[in-house]
Amino acid sequence: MALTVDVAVVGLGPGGESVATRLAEAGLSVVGIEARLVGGECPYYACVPTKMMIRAADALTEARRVADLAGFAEVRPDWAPVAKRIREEATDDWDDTVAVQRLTKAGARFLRGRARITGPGELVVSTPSGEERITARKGIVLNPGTEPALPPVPGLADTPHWTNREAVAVEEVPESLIVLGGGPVGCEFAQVFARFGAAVTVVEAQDRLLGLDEPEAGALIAERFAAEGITVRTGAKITSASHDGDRFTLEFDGGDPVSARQLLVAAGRRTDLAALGVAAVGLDDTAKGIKVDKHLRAADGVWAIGDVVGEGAFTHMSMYQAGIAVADILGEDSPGADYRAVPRVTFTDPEVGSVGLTESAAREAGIDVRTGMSKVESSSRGWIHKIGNEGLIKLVADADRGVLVGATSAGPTGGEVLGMLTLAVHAQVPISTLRHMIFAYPTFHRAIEDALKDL
Ligand SMILES: Cc1cc2nc3c(=O)[nH]c(=O)nc-3n(C[C@H](O)[C@H](O)[C@H](O)COP(=O)(O)OP(=O)(O)OC[C@H]3O[C@@H](n4cnc5c(N)ncnc54)[C@H](O)[C@@H]3O)c2cc1C
Ligand SMILES: NC(=O)c1ccc[n+]([C@@H]2O[C@H](COP(=O)([O-])OP(=O)(O)OC[C@H]3O[C@@H](n4cnc5c(N)ncnc54)[C@H](O)[C@@H]3O)[C@@H](O)[C@H]2O)c1
Repeated sequence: MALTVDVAVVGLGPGGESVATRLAEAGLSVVGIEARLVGGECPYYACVPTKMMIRAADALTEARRVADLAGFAEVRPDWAPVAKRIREEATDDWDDTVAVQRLTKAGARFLRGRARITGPGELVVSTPSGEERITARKGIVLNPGTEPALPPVPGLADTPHWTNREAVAVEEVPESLIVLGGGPVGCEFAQVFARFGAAVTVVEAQDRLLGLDEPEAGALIAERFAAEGITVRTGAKITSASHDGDRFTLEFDGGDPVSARQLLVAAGRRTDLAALGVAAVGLDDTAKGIKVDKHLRAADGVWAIGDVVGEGAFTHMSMYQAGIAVADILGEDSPGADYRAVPRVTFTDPEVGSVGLTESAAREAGIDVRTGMSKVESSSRGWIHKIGNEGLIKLVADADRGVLVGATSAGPTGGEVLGMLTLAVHAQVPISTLRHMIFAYPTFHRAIEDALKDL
């Protein structure tokens, strides 16, 4: 079979789905190609189901805090409503019929299959009913996303471990769990399963959790994990992984082995650019990601968006880049991408939100850095909140320009408090202006005023 369209969109993650829909609505002939589920990782295996898990785990913890604040509450965790909600409300039992209908209703064609680029504007798609050749006159948009990466630990590939894809679909919480990787994925899952009763050990190669965030944020999460009974092993050098039919065991270069009933690998992500055939349009298929310009152009007639671009693996980034690529394809004026104020939130409790540069990244960039810090628990609202009030605000300022270039907001609703800091970094609001604004009493975001005073 052969098909000629204006634009072919390969991979329908959040960004790809948006590009295909918007270009079709603009009157272009578009085909969206997806090997798995329309919507990508986020709705079926990542953001949405994990945040439902977190909502449930947080509810348990709030109920446990009643003893410190409001009397007596007995909590008996039950995973069944969580599993049901993920299956029925979040993922439609991992069925994307509604998403496919939404796409085709917008006027796009849909092909289920795996696409490979064979030349400029040329693709081959392996579908269940055979190969389809596609010619895309205007170009190809690549949104292939990422797969869970497997670190090169001897024995690991042969074990029946979980990745995020299995972990969101579990029907029962294991009695014990090793989480390999202490980044956002590992930390979010570790706390959820621990709050539902699993004995959790997080094993992290770096010397701290949440290595891409400020060290103070990683330390805060490590403290909370310790208080909740989660074991954290940082600086871990795993030498082997095994499974004896009942338990998983990790061995280390230094330190005792760790064993548990289940193992979740949350050690980062990878993309297979060779399988995507990017070399056929002159791109490096051995690279970790696809290099693009500020309009998301990767080559003549090729755009790339989402995790594969390497500017932040977030749904909001994929959607942001989708908008820029659409504008470029439609020939609209657009300033292009600006990554100075990328917000990111890890939805642990406390939540860790950050935007822009960390202190060390700002120093590496040669900025004349000043920092300001405050503790959420020392603020009026933190003191009122009492149990569960730990958090911090850290501001990273460019002293020469008198603006914030980065900030961290960790604490209860830390991700929401981040909103105002994102605006400050994005709009380059002068610090003198921030210092003279009025902060409502007693809000969590008033801790920003304390950090500004410290700055
Ligand atoms: C556990 C977890 C939790 C997360 N939580 C959050 C969160 O709270 N907030 C947030 O912003 N981000 C979160 N993320 C990140 C977020 O899921 C991704 O950034 C988001 O899905 C955007 O990815 P994407 O658009 O690059 O593509 P993806 O969502 O990865 O989708 C790409 C699609 O392309 C398809 N594909 C790939 N190659 C081909 C091919 N050759 N042919 C056809 N189809 C192909 C794949 O099947 C896939 O469906 C989380 C990630 C994980 C793993
Ligand atoms: N709330 C959110 O926005 C959210 C939530 C989850 C994930 N995400 C995105 O998904 C992406 C993937 O997250 P992730 O946590 O899987 O990846 P990550 O790369 O951020 O963290 C993986 C961690 O695993 C560790 N690791 C790797 N190999 C190891 C080994 N052999 N032994 C011990 N530790 C090892 C790394 O040192 C790292 O700390 C992130 O880039 C993030 O942006 C976003």
